[in-house]
Amino acid sequence: MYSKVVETTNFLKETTEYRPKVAIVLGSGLGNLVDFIDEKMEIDYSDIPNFPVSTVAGHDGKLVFGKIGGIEVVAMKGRFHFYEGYEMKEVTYPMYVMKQFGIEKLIVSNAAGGSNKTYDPGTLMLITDHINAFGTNPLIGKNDDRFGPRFPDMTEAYKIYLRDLAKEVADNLGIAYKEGVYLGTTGPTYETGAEVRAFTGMGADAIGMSTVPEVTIANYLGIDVLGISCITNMATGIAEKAHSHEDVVDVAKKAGENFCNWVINIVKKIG
Ligand SMILES: O=P(O)(O)O[C@@H]1C[C@H](O)[C@@H](CO)O1
Ligand code: HPA
Repeated sequence: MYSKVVETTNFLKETTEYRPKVAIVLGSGLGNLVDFIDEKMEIDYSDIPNFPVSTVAGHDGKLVFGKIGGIEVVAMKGRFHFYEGYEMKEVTYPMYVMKQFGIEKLIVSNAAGGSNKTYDPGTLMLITDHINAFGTNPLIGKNDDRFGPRFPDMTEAYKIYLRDLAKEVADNLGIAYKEGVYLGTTGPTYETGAEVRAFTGMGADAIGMSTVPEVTIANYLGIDVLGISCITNMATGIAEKAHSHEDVVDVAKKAGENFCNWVINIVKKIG
């Protein structure tokens, strides 16, 4: 895999002059953030050697290079999910490339169901920690020491200094947010009511189908992570109606204004 990562990274280095240190992964319905990226240079995933392609509505499948407030960034408009049938190594492949490319900080976002009853749809949640309920781990298999250690530490999976900075930015802008634990499952089914009750008992505030694999690998590679969930619906059993991905994307788009404002100003501070 190492040589593939090098090949993909070399392709990107030859294709763009941008050398960002900050990457952003945009969750379902949150892709509009790219409208705030200046001097954009976009590359379709299908044109990038060894890159998987996005198959989910609300995930365009483009790497978008450019600047936010003069700070160079690269955004993934579209991510890969385990339920799409990708291997964990494919789901997390972009993280390996990001690291090789020179990324030091990752802002990861997602749409998620709120299992904490005090979070309404539209709430932005700063992720304090996560629970891996995928039943597997993206690092299973032989370890390549060139990437990271066999037994990575996850004590501060979501960096406290980045969370503090995000809180300061939100407070200055008057953006409301909650803090909580994200639990990632494979999907693609939304959870049953019994699962939501079990996950809530385990400590989940929000439940989704992504993020955990990417953040696990980012930590393994030594990339500092900040995570933001957009609560698009109340989780099963709390919600008053059945879920649909169209509603998820719709609510995420509506929360997009606050999300974009927040992330843009975080980038300006960390860049
Ligand atoms: O990519 P994210 O985690 O934002 O997408 C969520 C989880 C599923 O892919 C989908 C369900 O509606 O939205
Ligand atoms: O309720 C949900 N569960 C899992 N993933 C989700 N993504 C958006 N909403 C949800």
